[in-house]
Amino acid sequence: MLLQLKDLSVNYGPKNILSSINLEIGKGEIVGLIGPNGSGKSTLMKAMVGLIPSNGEISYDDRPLKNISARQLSKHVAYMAQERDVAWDLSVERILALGCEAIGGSVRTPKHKAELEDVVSSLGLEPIRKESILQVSGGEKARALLGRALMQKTPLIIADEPTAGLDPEHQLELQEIFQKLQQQGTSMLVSLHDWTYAARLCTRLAMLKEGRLVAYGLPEEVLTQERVQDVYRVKAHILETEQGPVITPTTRL
Ligand SMILES: Nc1ncnc2c1ncn2[C@@H]1O[C@H](COP(=O)(O)OP(=O)(O)OP(=O)(O)O)[C@@H](O)[C@H]1O
Repeated sequence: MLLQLKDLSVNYGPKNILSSINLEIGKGEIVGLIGPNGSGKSTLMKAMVGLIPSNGEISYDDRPLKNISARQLSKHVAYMAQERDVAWDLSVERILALGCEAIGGSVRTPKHKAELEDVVSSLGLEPIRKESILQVSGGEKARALLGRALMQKTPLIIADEPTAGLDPEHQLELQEIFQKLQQQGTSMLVSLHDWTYAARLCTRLAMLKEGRLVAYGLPEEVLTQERVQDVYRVKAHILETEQGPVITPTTRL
């Protein structure tokens, strides 16, 4: 298994945030992490990459996280945080180069330079590649930070709300990028709030409610009317179409 969690729990001080999470992510999967605000999605992702302490087991390729150095970990997993408050006055291009440097590479070498050009082109960053990250728009910054994660060329990418702030065209572009990565064997764990997007993009969905994993399975098994009502406290309209389901919240309960 690329990533395995056994009985994971996280506390912030006396507050229990996550309890008894068991989860496995295999090769070539796109797992969507869904759940209401405050259900623990970001906390789970941070614990997975060792940014916050946790109890239980986290292992990458059957190796416990605690035995993996920071440099080694950056070759297993790339993480894109929800927080986009970057403080560095660096060009978009330099931000991408940081992803390569995290794994000990340099964009001065032809191989990594070609990878950088590929990421710039697939994320549509060409017009802003020389701009400071501090001066680009919110959606452009999100794409640049995702680009940095892609530059690590890891078998697993963990992205916390990568579609937040993206316009419809760039959301669809991102869906295509993720699906292309999946075809190349990369796995992704992506937190999302848009059910329709999640159901169309993901091979499996993991649903959190108040720090517990209440469902993990195929999108149509997880995003049912009953579960949406129980977990999100809203009614939904679920419509099957040729492009996949359209799932819209309609009424608060
Ligand atoms: N640094 C912190 N100290 C104390 N509590 C925290 C901290 N960070 C998060 N929490 C709490 O942990 C819980 C889960 O937060 P988390 O950010 O993981 O939720 P989320 O599912 O990602 O939410 P959202 O959809 O709003 O991004 C919340 O109750 C939050 O208040």
